[in-house]
Order: sequence, then C-alpha cells, then structure tokens
Amino acid sequence: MNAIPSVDLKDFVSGDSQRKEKFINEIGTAFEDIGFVALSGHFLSDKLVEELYSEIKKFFNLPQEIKDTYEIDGIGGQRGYTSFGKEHAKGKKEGDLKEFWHFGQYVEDDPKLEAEYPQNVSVNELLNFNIVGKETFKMLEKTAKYVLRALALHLNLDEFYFDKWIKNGNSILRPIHYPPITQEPKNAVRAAAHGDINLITLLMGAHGKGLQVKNHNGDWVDAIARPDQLMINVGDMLSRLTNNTLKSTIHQVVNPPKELWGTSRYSIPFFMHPISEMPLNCLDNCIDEKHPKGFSDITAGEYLNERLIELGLIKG
Ligand SMILES: O=C(O)CCC(=O)C(=O)O
Ligand SMILES: [Fe+2]
Repeated sequence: MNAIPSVDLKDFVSGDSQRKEKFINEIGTAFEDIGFVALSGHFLSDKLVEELYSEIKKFFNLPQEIKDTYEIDGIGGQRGYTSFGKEHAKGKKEGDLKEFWHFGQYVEDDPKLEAEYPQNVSVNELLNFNIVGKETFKMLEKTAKYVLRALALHLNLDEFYFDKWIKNGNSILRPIHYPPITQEPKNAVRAAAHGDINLITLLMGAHGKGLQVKNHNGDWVDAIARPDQLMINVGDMLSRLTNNTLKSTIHQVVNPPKELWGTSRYSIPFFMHPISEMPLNCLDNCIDEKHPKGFSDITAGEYLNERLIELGLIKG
C-alpha cells in the first residue's frame, strides 16, 4: 500500500468551489500528517518531461573533464554542476552517492535580485539542455505557486499570501544523477536522511523505488508516485513559518539491491524558495497554548545560509 496520499491540482483550478475545497482539505491534511503528497494535474507536458530526461542524461554522460568546467568556485554549488560525493546530509561525514546540476531563478524586472543571485550557467555543448531546463523551472514554479495558494487558504491566510514572497524567489531546479554502484559503499547512501530546507519541494522521478519517508512510528515507507504525478513535500522553511503545523518529514534515497547496482537513478527536485527577505517568523494563527512558539525569528536568507554551511556547500 502506498502511504502517500494522492491529490489532483485540477480540482483546485477547476473553478468549482467544492472541488477547490476538496483539494485544500486533502493537501492540508496530508501536510499536517505525513508531509508528502503525490500530485497530478500539474503544468508539465509529457513532451517537456521526456525532453528534460533526455537532455539530463546527455549532460551527465559528458566526459568528467567537461562537466568539471561547470563546477564553479565560490558560489556554493548554487548554479551549474556539483560533482560526485560533494554534498553530505547534516551531521554526516560521508558524501551522498550523487552528482547534480542547478538551474536557478530567471529574474524578471528586479535588478537588485539579479545582482543578488549567481547567474545561471549555460552548457555550451548542449544548447537544448539550457532551454528545456528553463521551461521546466517555469512550469514547476507555476505548479508550486498554486499549491502554496491552496496551503495559504488551508492556513486561513489570504489566498495570495505567498505570491509576493515567491515571485523571483531563490528557487532551484536540481537534476540529480545517482550513478551505478560499483563497490560496496562505506556507510554512504544515494541520499542520506534529511529534511529539505525550502518552502515546498516538487520532485520529478519518484516513480521507481528508492525514495523513503519516515512516518510517525519511525518506520521508513516507500514513496512511489505514478509517472504522471509529482511527489510534493513540506520543507523546513514552511514548517518553521507554520510553527510545525505543516510537517517537514525526514526522507532518504536508499541504495538499490545488489542486482540493480548497475542502474542509474535520475530524479529532479524543484526546491521552491522565497526571496531572502521573507520572514519565517511563526505565524500568529499557528501559535496557541497547546502549540507555543517553537522557533526563533529568522529571515529566509539567514536561514538558507545556516543550512548551506551544514551541508558542506559553503564555508562558515
Ligand atoms: O532523489 C530523490 O528522489 C530525492 C532527492 C531529495 O530528497 C533531495 O534532493 O532533497
Ligand atoms: Fe529531499
């Protein structure tokens, strides 16, 4: 049985108030409980998804010397390529068994933010990679915007509460390649147990085994989506903002059984971040006698900085 509830974004955008309400309740309840949903009815077309996988496979198949030219010093892996084994989960020494690429925000009409963010890196060898990456970024950002509108209503906020914080937000699209495993890994897994930093994560590529989510009993449950679904989860920023009303659930990507060591895994999370000035101070309507304020006040920018240091991506 799949423990992760399914929702359909078409309900929310249908124009039918009952279907809209149904979506808000379903996603709100799931995020207060397991912290994950599998979502269909998003804005990615099959053609775009197919092209994206094809471009990503081509990129990770480039010779290592070429990929290395896209690993840029001094930007903490925020754009371009991060090589195998570099990122480790909070509190872990061993690097994850993965390499990845980062597409960042395509800032519109905001010179200050354009100066604040590192520039996107273009792959000269694969022109379509850059185009398809940008289009996917935009479609996932649009999907995430509607999901956050539903969550705002669930939290008794204005429907458009998040809109101004996520416009030109510091979001990241991260195609990940977990290469074939060639020898018994020493205490390393594809992605060690972690919570995501950001507001919400939209994950493409969770339709094979690998991703596991820790439930309230402390058991790991498989999180598998249908091919037409994105896996969506709450990140630590949204958990802080809601004083843990919405749960940022620990998850991991386990190594496959030995007979499948020879296969790669490709997954593509979109980490929805707000602009750095967004306060993550616990919302008043999420604090009461039973739920005292559990987190100190902090902005999204300050919080991100703390977390990137813990991941080994930037120096403190
Ligand atoms: O590869 C996956 O399926 C999940 C990756 C993940 O959890 C992450 O990058 O934060
Ligand atoms: Fe994650």
